[in-house]
Amino acid sequence: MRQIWEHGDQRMDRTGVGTRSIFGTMLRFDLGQDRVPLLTTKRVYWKAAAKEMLWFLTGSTNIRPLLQQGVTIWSDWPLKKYRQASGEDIGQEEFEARIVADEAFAKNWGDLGPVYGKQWVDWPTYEYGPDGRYQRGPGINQVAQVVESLKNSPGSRRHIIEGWNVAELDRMALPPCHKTYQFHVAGEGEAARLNCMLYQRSCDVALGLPFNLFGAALLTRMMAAQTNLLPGELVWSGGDTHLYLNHTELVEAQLKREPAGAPKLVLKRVPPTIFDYSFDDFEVVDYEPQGVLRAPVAV
Ligand SMILES: Nc1nc(=O)c2c([nH]1)NC[C@@H]1CN(c3ccc(C(=O)N[C@@H](CCC(=O)O)C(=O)O)cc3)CN21
Ligand SMILES: O=c1ccn([C@H]2C[C@H](O)[C@@H](COP(=O)(O)O)O2)c(=O)[nH]1
Repeated sequence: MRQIWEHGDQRMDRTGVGTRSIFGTMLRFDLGQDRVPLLTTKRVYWKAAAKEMLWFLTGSTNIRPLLQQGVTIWSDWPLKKYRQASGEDIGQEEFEARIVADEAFAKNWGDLGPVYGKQWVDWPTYEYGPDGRYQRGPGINQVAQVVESLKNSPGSRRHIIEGWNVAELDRMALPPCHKTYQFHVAGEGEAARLNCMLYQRSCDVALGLPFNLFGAALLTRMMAAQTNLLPGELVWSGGDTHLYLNHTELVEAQLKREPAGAPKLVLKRVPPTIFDYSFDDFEVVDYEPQGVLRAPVAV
């Protein structure tokens, strides 16, 4: 954060807010002994990040299941679209309440397009006929495939979950930020460990990164549990790694704080597949962060 704030390149960005940005960054975290990269210099709503990760795994791209669990981090985009289309000056809470109450309304207005969940578990395929015409084929479940490849060929260099479906970017509310997850098995037998590298093309360090790190750690832990591997290292790499100019207060407050403590993430159960986890399977212990710091989301 300090590096970006003091040395970043200041520029205007898509949202009109403006950022300071650096390019090509890396963070490494040891996930052994239940360690988890959860910021202690502000309270992070890890529960929302966990619910978001489980939502990706269901393949859903509608904000309704998130809102039913009180998670509002994806509301801004559908809300903006609805306001523009309807001309109605509806407030965020009222919009969210309508999505929850009215299934048909949610179907029309709560969908984000083929974002993460869709690409992860149902990447579209096409089957070509002899006449050159094509029709939809069965979707590809990348997550299930990586679980299988980790079990069957741990040494493979192809354990990848990819969100960047070039052909569908224009239908997504937001093209994926945490776009590529690659897994790697190190060591052998009882001591074999699962490493994960996440490449994030664009990163809102104040709001997005704390969620993305926790989410990636959680995904790695679920993957490791499902493949009988010990949690290894999480390597996070960032493309455009930025701070929004209207996050000044948060940044300055956070830079004055000292990190302290060692939170742990406990997975309480190993369900039959990676798609059978529920929120109650996760517990964070020894988390005593400093106070909440709020900042506006750039839409
Ligand atoms: N500009 C921007 N930054 C992001 O981090 C981001 C996007 N856009 N668009 C898509 C998703 C949504 N994500 C978000 C959106 C909002 C918060 C947020 O407001 N967090 C607050 C409160 C969280 C809560 O109340 O649950 C925080 O203090 O962390 C976090 C991540 C991450 N992504
Ligand atoms: O998981 C996420 C999702 C989004 N972000 C941030 C990164 C950028 O600030 C915006 C996306 O804008 P683009 O113009 O598409 O890059 O959202 C994040 O950090 N983490």
